[in-house]
Amino acid sequence: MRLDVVSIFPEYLAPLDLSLIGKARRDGLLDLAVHDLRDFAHDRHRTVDDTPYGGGAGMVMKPGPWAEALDHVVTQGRSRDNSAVDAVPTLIIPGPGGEPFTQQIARELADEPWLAFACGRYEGIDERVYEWAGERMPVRVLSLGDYVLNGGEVAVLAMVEAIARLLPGVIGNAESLIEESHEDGLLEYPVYTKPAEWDGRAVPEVLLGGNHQAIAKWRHEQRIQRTAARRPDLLPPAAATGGLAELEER
Ligand SMILES: CN1CCC[C@H](Cn2ccc3ccc(-c4n[nH]c(N)c4C#N)cc32)C1
Repeated sequence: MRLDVVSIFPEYLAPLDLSLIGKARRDGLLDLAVHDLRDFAHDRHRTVDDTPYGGGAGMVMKPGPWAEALDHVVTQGRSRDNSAVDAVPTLIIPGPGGEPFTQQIARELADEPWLAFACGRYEGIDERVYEWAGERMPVRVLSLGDYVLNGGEVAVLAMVEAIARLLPGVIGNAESLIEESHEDGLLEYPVYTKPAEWDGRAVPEVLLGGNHQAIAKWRHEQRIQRTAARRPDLLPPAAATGGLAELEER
């Protein structure tokens, strides 16, 4: 998968050099390029923002640098590995007003060959950039959650990790992707490791016995109970109002 990220804070994306994502890049599973938006602002101060038409607090990101930067991403990307002459990325623009980013969307985006991310700052990006980009490539405006950040970089870090970990070979043990929260509608089960007793607290006996069928049953029950307690909204209506028995039979 090819990934391009445009930001005025490219160093914010440095964590993508670390851990499993960094290894995936070194293994050639991910081809990531980070671009500084200010490289596409040509005045002496490399200005990327200006005051909002209609007044109001804060500054808005100018359309010109964004159009130049995204044009560069597409043009350079096509030459990066002899892509089709008309190849374009799916452009993800994080924003608090976007469609909620979910595991389902992460799975959809993990099937895309090329993603580009536009990290806004200030009060956001001039609306005409969304229109301009939408005429050239698929655009999705996605939100990390119902709270306000100062820019898109943190959202991109989270989205890239959620997407990249689904790619074959990125997570060493693909089994880790099964039964995890949000993968099949239930939260993950509790996990334990040595010592068997710590701080006067014992590991549940069933996990020490080696009866794999009993362990699987216990873990499934724990997932249902944990989901009912913390995220009843994820359960089918009947189960969310107490009817857990039917779910536990599954
Ligand atoms: C007061 N203003 C309101 C509009 C947004 C301004 C800050 N900002 C500028 C660009 C930008 C990109 C994403 C997010 C963001 N916030 N919360 C989320 N879940 C996001 C996501 N994805 C926030 C952003 C602050």
